[in-house]
Amino acid sequence: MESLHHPEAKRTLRLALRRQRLALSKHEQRQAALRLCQQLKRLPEIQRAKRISLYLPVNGEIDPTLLLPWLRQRNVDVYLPVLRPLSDNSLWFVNYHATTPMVKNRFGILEPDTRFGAHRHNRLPAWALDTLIVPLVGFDAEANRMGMGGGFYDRSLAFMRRQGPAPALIGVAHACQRVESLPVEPWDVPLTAVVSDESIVRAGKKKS
Ligand SMILES: Nc1nc2c(c(=O)[nH]1)N(C=O)[C@@H](CNc1ccc(C(=O)N[C@@H](CCC(=O)O)C(=O)O)cc1)CN2
Ligand SMILES: Nc1ncnc2c1ncn2[C@@H]1O[C@H](COP(=O)(O)OP(=O)(O)OP(=O)(O)O)[C@@H](O)[C@H]1O
Repeated sequence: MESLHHPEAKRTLRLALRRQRLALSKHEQRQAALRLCQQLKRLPEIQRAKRISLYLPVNGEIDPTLLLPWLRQRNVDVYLPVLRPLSDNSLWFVNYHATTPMVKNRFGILEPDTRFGAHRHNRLPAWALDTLIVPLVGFDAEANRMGMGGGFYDRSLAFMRRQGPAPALIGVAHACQRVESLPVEPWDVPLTAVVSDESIVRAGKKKS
């Protein structure tokens, strides 16, 4: 759909999808999160990961943190995205525990506090993870994604275009964030799959 490449059209679609997930009730959010976690636990990319990143949900995002007790039990190291200081607008991933000191970033999202260097040895670039759980604003039947529009994940995953380590990328979203088709931009890094509360969409495979 050529017209969706237009920045204005993209912005409009992003807004509409964000409104849609924000309109879900507390109960619907909870049900969706439970279903999402059931699906995630069945994925080989999640089952075999020893280092995995999640995110703390904001603005109606589907909640992947219900997975935490299960991951702890399996001794998986959990990481959260942190905006890199000095503003190259990419992310690194910092180890996250119950006792990790947290601080709000410039978007008001809580992230592990790296200011005093205490966690410096705990932070990794995306390529050092086995699996990333990636927040989405929209997705389509081919596992194309639309994010918040900051390009943070795309910039942090640009290494995927080259030879070398390639973590699994699992996008997650509410079923209501699925659209017919999304524009693919040159910098978009393809996901392995998108999991919602209702479906699993694998890249390169059309599935309802
Ligand atoms: N939960 C969560 N954490 C995440 C992301 C995410 O999408 N979800 N990110 C994925 O990239 C990174 C942060 N990226 C973001 C990109 C844009 C906006 C944004 O435009 N927010 C505003 C404006 C708020 C402001 O400027 O103060 C908005 O909601 O309108 C927020 C976060 C890292 N952490
Ligand atoms: N690898 C990259 N290098 C430089 N700029 C990039 C890169 N990837 C994305 N960008 C820039 O980021 C901006 C936002 O991209 P886009 O609208 O695709 O965001 P998004 O994928 O929805 O957001 P996010 O990745 O944060 O979830 C674009 O203007 C794009 O030029």
